[in-house]
Amino acid sequence: MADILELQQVSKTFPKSNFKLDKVTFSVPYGAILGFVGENGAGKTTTIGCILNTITKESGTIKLFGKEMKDADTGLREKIGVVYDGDNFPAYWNAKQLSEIMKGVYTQWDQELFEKYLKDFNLPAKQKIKHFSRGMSMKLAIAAALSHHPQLLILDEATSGLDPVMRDDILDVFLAFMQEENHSVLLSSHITSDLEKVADYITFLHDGRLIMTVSKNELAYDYAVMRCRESQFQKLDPQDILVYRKRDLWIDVLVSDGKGARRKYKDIVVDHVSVDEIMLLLVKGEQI
Ligand SMILES: Nc1ncnc2c1ncn2[C@@H]1O[C@H](COP(=O)(O)OP(=O)(O)OP(=O)(O)O)[C@@H](O)[C@H]1O
Repeated sequence: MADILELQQVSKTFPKSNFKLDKVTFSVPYGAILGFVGENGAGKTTTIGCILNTITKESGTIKLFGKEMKDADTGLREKIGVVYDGDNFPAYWNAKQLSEIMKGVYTQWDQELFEKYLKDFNLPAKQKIKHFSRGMSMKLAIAAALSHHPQLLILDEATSGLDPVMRDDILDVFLAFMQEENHSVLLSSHITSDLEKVADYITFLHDGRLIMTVSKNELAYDYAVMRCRESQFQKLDPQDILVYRKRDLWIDVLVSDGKGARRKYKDIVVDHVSVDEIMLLLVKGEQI
């Protein structure tokens, strides 16, 4: 089966901006959560805009459910639930009014399910959204996105600014969504601990370019960071070094085969590496 979402060589520039989204290629398989990380301004929101066709890409192809999406493809849009960071709906609406609008937009809108989410999330139906806390607004957006029975959820910073308890609740909702066969999630986030909890793959974007995609298993068992002294660093096989970063007396070296590195370099400490540390090494490190 083809992937649920597939980007091939997607590029985009903006007038009066030096930024370039540069031939971004990655895919989200059916049944997987893909975490999308990158520094501020790396191009995550731009990529999501290109996927949803709210931003016109310059080149490349994007396939959703095996098809390129055109403006008139409402059928495809119904299969996608979207949650943005920040204001998803007009502030003067309440949840009840929102559901009235959604009923008209989505043929698959499930009022019963929406009301269940309102109850589960403890959201008042008649309070104006402008009086909601940030957590309540995000939960409402997630409830609305899930209530038209999408197959693919696209979330741009949907858990940012939420406390750990609220984030955990929301991650549980995503995991429940994943219980259904062939559901997938694209989750852009700066909160890498959330991604480490739920993502099957993590895609790293840096300065408009896709650096790499790693699976959860590769992250746990393969990628690692060697803590070298200068003299040890000088003796490393350059082929083993993905990137390195000098820090005072130490040099951190990212490797893709931690077990191999432990065998090969017995006098060097080889640590597990977190998503945050990979990001730092990719953004601030150097290549041989
Ligand atoms: N409409 C636009 N016109 C000009 N430049 C834009 C426009 N939209 C985005 N950009 C630029 O594109 C770059 C990438 O922005 P984008 O919002 O995609 O990054 P991001 O990875 O989502 O960042 P963050 O994590 O801070 O949300 C930035 O330099 C931004 O200024």
